[in-house]
Amino acid sequence: MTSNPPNRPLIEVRGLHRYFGKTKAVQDMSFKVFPGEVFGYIGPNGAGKTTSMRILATLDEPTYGNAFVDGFSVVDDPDRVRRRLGFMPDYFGAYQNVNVYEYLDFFARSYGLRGAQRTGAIHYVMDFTQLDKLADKPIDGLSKGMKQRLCLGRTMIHDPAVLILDEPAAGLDPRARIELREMIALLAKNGKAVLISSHILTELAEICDRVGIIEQGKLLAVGSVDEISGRAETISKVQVRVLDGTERLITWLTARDDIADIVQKDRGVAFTHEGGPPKQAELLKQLVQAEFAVVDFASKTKSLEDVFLHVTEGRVQ
Ligand SMILES: Nc1ncnc2c1ncn2[C@@H]1O[C@H](COP(=O)(O)OP(=O)(O)OP(=O)(O)O)[C@@H](O)[C@H]1O
Repeated sequence: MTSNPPNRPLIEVRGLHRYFGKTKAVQDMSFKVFPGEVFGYIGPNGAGKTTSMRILATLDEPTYGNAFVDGFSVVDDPDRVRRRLGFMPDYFGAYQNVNVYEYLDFFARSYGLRGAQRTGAIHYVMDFTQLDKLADKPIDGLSKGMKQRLCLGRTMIHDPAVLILDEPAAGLDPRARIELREMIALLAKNGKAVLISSHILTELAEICDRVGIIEQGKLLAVGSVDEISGRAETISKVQVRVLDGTERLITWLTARDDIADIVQKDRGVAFTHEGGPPKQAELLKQLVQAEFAVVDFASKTKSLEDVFLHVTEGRVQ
């Protein structure tokens, strides 16, 4: 558990920039993550997720700007940051002739844990990640899901207040993903601040309190999934089927300013409509008043994928 008051961020990224030659991998990024919060980083390949996470983990330095972990600067105070932060990279190195216990013991020693404190930490982590029955198993014989658990275990061995997890669910089967989600939720419940990246958007929707949509090194939107969806929800996909008079319906829809992209589809008419649910209710009322025999009126709420495409317009660096 962290002693940080809830209104003080455990992660604060302030005007962060990182350039590699002409490539602006991170551009003026700012956000905060509070104790007990899971913040999701959504972005396509090359968006700048790993670069900014590596800066937070003190593995790289910003070109301009700063980032703070539990109030300590990654630039000026990297040692204090490292003690408060666990970083799970998006790869698992090859380790031969090392078993689960030895692997965790190695990282516990690296963090300076001694004696009963070290064995206590290893057993706590093995219990949390349910690896206790596999203590003697060589790690190169573990499944992908088990390796991810072990990697998470290693990340939390020194009980950091902040966890930075780069694509932790990549390559996991659905069951392993659910288990990972449960572990992350539990870490947040224990007061940790968790920053997690993914380009599998639906995966983050359920687990994150807030998400940041990142693209070409810039944070384009930050908020809860509902807030960001709400912002993009001003244009909806609607499909209408009438008993007869499809041609008249198309003419009627074409005359309106708030409707576009009209296509005849599955014996009905599909189009995009400006406005959220109240405007769609009004549209349905007007259709009935115009004496269309409406047998089907379906509007599709945007999925997180739609929201993402809407916000980023699919630009990739
Ligand atoms: N060490 C480096 N040298 C040069 N360019 C780099 C370096 N590291 C990252 N980049 C570039 O910075 C940009 C951001 O890369 P980054 O790895 O942060 O993206 P990402 O969002 O993590 O992508 P992915 O989902 O593919 O891991 C890319 O254009 C990448 O090629």
